[in-house]
Parts: sequence; C-alpha cells; structure tokens
Amino acid sequence: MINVACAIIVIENKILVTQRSEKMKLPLKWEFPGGKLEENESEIDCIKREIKEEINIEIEVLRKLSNSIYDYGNFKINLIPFIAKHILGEIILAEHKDYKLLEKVELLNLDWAEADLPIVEEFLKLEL
Ligand SMILES: Nc1nc2c([nH]c(=O)n2[C@@H]2O[C@H](COP(=O)(O)OP(=O)(O)OP(=O)(O)O)[C@@H](O)[C@H]2O)c(=O)[nH]1
Repeated sequence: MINVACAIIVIENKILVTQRSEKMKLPLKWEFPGGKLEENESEIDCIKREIKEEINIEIEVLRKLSNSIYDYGNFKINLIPFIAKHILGEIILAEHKDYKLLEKVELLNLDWAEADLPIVEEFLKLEL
C-alpha cells in the first residue's frame, strides 16, 4: 500500500483542485494535490513539500480529515487528507494538466480519482 498525503487548499474562500495529466496514473482525473510520503518523513512535512514541488505555493496546514483507503486493483492507496490555507506564492503547475478554484458546492461535479470521493464527502459536511 502506498501512503499519499493530499491537501484541500483554501484560497480566498475557494478550493484548489488539480487535474492529473494524460501521462500520469489515473489520467485526467481530478484530485487534491499531494504525493507519496518519503521514508522517515512526517505527513505534514510531506504535504508541504509536495505542494511546493507540484504547484509552487506554501501552505499552512489547518487540520486533518479521515484517511481514505482504496484499492485500484493494480495498486492500493492510503490517502491522507489535510485542510490547508495558502500562505505564499502563485500557482505554477509542474506536473498537472489543469487546476480550478471552486466553490464548495461545485466540487461534486468533477470526475474525481475514486479514492478522493469519501474525502470530498467528509469535507462537504464540515462548516467552513
Ligand atoms: N496526489 C494525489 N494522488 C492521488 C489522489 N488520489 C489518488 O488516488 N491518488 C493516487 O496516489 C498516487 C500517488 O500520487 P503521486 O502523484 O505522488 O504519484 P506518482 O507521481 O508516482 O504518480 P505517477 O506514477 O502517476 O506519476 C497516484 O497514483 C495517484 O493516482 C489525490 O487526491 N492526490
């Protein structure tokens, strides 16, 4: 099983979502940006590092949501979600095909990576 941290990043009351490129696994699916934990790396350090690497911004982590464990068949993932806020920097995509800043209610309209669906649902139930 791979451990992947991801971040629901709030920027001026909107939620940042990113689209995987054609070349990545789960091509064109929407996800919360993030990536695999490295050895001896904390979940918080991981998400900050991945967000800086992938979308060029610095974040402050606010809270954690429930992990989502999902079996894609060819790999199994433990997805570790955090809510975070944007601190510094402009969005520059290093790997993703696209991004959007959406209202909470708009999140349900996307073609999500399957493992993200329980996270989207938990997030939608929160007061924010
Ligand atoms: N970053 C991220 N990855 C997710 C999410 N949901 C989900 O199933 N994944 C899967 O978690 C895996 C690890 O993410 P990653 O983006 O660091 O992996 P990677 O660079 O090795 O992916 P790649 O092999 O497609 O290039 C990917 O296979 C991705 O499909 C999510 O919300 N965010």
